[in-house]
Amino acid sequence: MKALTILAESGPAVIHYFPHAAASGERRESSVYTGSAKLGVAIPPEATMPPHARTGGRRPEATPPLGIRERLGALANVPPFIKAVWQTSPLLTIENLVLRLLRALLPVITLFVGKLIIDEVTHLIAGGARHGSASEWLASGELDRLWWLLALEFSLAVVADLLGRLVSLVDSLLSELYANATSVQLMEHAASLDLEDFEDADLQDRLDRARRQVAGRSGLLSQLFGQAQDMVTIVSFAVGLFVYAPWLILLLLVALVPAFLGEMHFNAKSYAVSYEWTPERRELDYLRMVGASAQTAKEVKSFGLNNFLITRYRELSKAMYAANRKIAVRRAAWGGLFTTIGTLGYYAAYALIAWRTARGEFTIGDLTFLSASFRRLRTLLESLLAGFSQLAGQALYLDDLFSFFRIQPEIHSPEHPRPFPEPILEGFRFEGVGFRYPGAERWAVRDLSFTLRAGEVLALVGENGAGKTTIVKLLSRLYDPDEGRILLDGHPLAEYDLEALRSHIGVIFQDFVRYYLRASENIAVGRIEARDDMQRIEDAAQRSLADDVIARLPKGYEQMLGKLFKGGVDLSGGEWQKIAIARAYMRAAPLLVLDEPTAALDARSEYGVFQRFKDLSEGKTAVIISHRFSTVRMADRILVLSQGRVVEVGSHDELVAAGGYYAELFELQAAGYR
Ligand SMILES: Nc1ncnc2c1ncn2[C@@H]1O[C@H](COP(=O)(O)OP(=O)(O)OP(=O)(O)O)[C@@H](O)[C@H]1O
Repeated sequence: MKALTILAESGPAVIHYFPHAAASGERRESSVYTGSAKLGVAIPPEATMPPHARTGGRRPEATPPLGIRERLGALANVPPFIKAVWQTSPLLTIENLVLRLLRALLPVITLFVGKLIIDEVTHLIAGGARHGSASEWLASGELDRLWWLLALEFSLAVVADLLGRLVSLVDSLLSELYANATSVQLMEHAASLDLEDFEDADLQDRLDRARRQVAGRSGLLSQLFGQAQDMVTIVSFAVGLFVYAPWLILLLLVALVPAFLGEMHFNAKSYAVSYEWTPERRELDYLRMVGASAQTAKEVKSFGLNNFLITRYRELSKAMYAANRKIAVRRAAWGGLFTTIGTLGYYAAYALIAWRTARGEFTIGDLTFLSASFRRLRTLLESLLAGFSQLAGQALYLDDLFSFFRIQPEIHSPEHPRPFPEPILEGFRFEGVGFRYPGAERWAVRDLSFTLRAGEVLALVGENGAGKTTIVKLLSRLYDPDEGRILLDGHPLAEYDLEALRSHIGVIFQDFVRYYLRASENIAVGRIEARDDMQRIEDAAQRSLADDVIARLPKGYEQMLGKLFKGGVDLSGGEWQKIAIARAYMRAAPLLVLDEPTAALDARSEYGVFQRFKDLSEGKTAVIISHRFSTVRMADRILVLSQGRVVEVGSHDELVAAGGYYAELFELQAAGYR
């Protein structure tokens, strides 16, 4: 029984919320996450954009839209979905629909031919014609019609099989193309968002659901098209049934409606739990990643963290399992009841048809046609209704994807940007700049007023958390200040084109990325457009002292770095750092920023790197962040920060002579070496 199958499917499906399962399967989301949903919160999709603490209302809210109207409302996502599928490949979409239409009409035709065959056989029996042998009978021509009908049914069966295979083929091709196109779109959109967005937990949850939607969507596509196909088949059966016995249709609906409502209800619950448990699911992902990945293995082993991680995973997953199990059991119980009602409806109809056949109102062929039509209709309608409610569930997930696409970055270029000054004449001026990270109470920097003069090397010094990196992020407009302004050559940074600004700044952050790419590509990321310019890459490597590191690699510049891919070679912390510094030279920007670039370098390398940096940044503006005074003292000027504010400015000698905060820090470090 189909209903039973569908409902029983929800049993094993409860495990699908685990990310590894969800990533690969079809129709996952609709039957995942069953559990203790906090139901009854009805929020239309457009209302899922509550005011955000800082940004005035662009953030989607973390409350699931659960009312029936919202669930049906989520179906509004289906047309844009179809449009997107169409845009992926109009040809495959048309092929899919045409093949499905043909496939949809075959069942009723086949069944009708079956009825004709039975009627013909009964007719032959009733005619009483008996011939001695099969050949005589064949020759008599009495069996001609029967043969033709059998041949027709055989052809229909062959065509149905072939069409079924073609439909699956086109489905899988289209799904893959669509999943690829949407993944690209997801990456493109994620790239356009503000850094702030990635630090927001709600946004990360949404991104997580959107990513899952991309993985699970292929199921949605065949489901949606399959629904359309089923619908056509249903209409064709219903017409046949209606012609013979309209009252059967009524009986059918009575048997089906409860099952449909039940499915709708439980699908919504599943979605609610899936929605609510997104943070925990991400935590599970994270725990599994930390507990079983090459990057963390070293530390996890030496700290003996395995048990801690496993216990935490177990507890969390157990809680989710319990929530899922509860709903799955209820779903199965109610599903059992609804299926029984459906079966009852079927046998009532069967009895009626049999009775009328016995009275001579229907032929035996009619009896088989009607009872089979009724049974097929019931199965199809059940799957259609269940599918429809699953579709509504899927559409809710689709909402995550589309609403993720609706998030707009706040930091963007002006409509008519000012040309970037080449060369920079005055420099960058901070005027009373204050900034608080989203959701943070404390100001990361405040009342900052200073100038980064064109052509100077400025060092930023201060204890951990003093605000040094934040200044760099503000300079490259990864964030905009909450107070005050930053001017470049007298004009606010926001008046310049964002791309132009960032391409004129070369920042190497302390937590730079170790790309699992080739050595040459690891340097080329500094100016990715020039990745084929080997001369430029080699020059950059030579300047940052990375050339020695690369020379020792078995495949030189072609060497894959990191251990993620076969044949990859890992580097030491300092070696990675030299590669990262080469990116700054590769970038060749008028403003270079090195955020603690030498922390992992040995003393000789550090000296070498900085001598070169000083020479090579001649005529360029540079910012160096470092805790090592041997590095800092090479700067033209030093900005000393404490708790987000500038406390001193001057050259090394001036600051030491002043005997203030800098002199104190310097003395502390110097004492450490004595
Ligand atoms: N993404 C963030 N979200 C919230 N707060 C942050 C974030 N990044 C930094 N902060 C906070 O802002 C303040 C300044 O941080 P910043 O990274 O600028 O310090 P720093 O001087 O570079 O420190 P360090 O020497 O440790 O690198 C700190 O209090 C820090 O906790």
